[in-house]
Amino acid sequence: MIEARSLTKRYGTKTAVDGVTFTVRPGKVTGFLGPNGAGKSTTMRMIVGLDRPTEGLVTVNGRPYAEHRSPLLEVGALLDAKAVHIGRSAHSHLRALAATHSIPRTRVNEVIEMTGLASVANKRVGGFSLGMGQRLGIAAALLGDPQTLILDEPVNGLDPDGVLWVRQLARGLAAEGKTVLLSSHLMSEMALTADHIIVLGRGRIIADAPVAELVGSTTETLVRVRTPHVEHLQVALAAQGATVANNEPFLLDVTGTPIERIGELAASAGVVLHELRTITGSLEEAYLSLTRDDVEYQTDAAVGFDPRLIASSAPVTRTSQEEQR
Ligand SMILES: Nc1ncnc2c1ncn2[C@@H]1O[C@H](COP(=O)(O)OP(=O)(O)OP(=O)(O)O)[C@@H](O)[C@H]1O
Repeated sequence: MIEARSLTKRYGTKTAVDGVTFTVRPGKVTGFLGPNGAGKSTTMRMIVGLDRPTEGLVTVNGRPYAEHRSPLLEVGALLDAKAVHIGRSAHSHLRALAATHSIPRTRVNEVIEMTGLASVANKRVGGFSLGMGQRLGIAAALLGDPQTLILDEPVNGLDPDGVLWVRQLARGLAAEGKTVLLSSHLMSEMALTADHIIVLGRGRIIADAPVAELVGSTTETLVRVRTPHVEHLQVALAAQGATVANNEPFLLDVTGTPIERIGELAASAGVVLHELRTITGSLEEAYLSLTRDDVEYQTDAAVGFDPRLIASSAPVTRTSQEEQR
């Protein structure tokens, strides 16, 4: 469990983290989101004692990190995968870390196997690809089999197999009852991995909720109807007070009427349906809507556009996001 209370970090006149209070609970994957510069890394660094809070307090498993006698057994962190002696092999890097906590050699071999590094374990870390470096960072975080894991951008540089592996790893650790805090800018991946989301914007918490709640409260849910009798159904729906958009031939997007009612209306009006389904918003839409006013480093191209356009760099259709649902 991670508990932050009024946690604040100022660098000179810059307030990187501004009085945040949150709890990261065991048995769940908690996604830590926010635009560039929002304060995620600074918060994570304070959790593991690499930065000292200007004000406030953060504890891991009930104590500040520095007060744990064997911190690697309490919390494993991947913060900067490049922070490794490049002349060492993966194996010797992990052995050296293990030695500081009397972690047995068998555990070193175990995490090397778990992270898929067995074939390169004796190679110099300096020659590692970005993805291999990430795997080594994750191996180091897992070494002490800690109750709490903090992974900053763990899928950065990983191939699709690696991304899937991190997802399964994070879910598996949470299923074992561990506390998992994970940051990523990949919203579709976060939607598949996290149970709970904390969003930071300009150093403050702008959302702290289960994924479904966050998406449900921030985005619109609509019912998509495909029918060869668009006009007929549109009239029937309008008579019920539904809001109906007809953006494509044979297709209606309906809000304000439950899906069951639409099916019943179609049946009683003798309207044939080729499709009837609920479309819920995505985590990406929810995130972009929440952080719209908190993006510090925005490109000119992004100003004034629909966030969905910025996210996909493509014309605004819901189709690409729907496919992920
Ligand atoms: N050592 C430092 N000295 C001065 N300012 C810093 C320092 N570290 C971070 N900052 C500033 O604090 C703010 C928060 O940075 P931080 O790296 O925590 O953001 P982040 O949410 O992790 O961003 P990103 O998604 O880009 O990694 C930024 O404005 C950053 O420039």
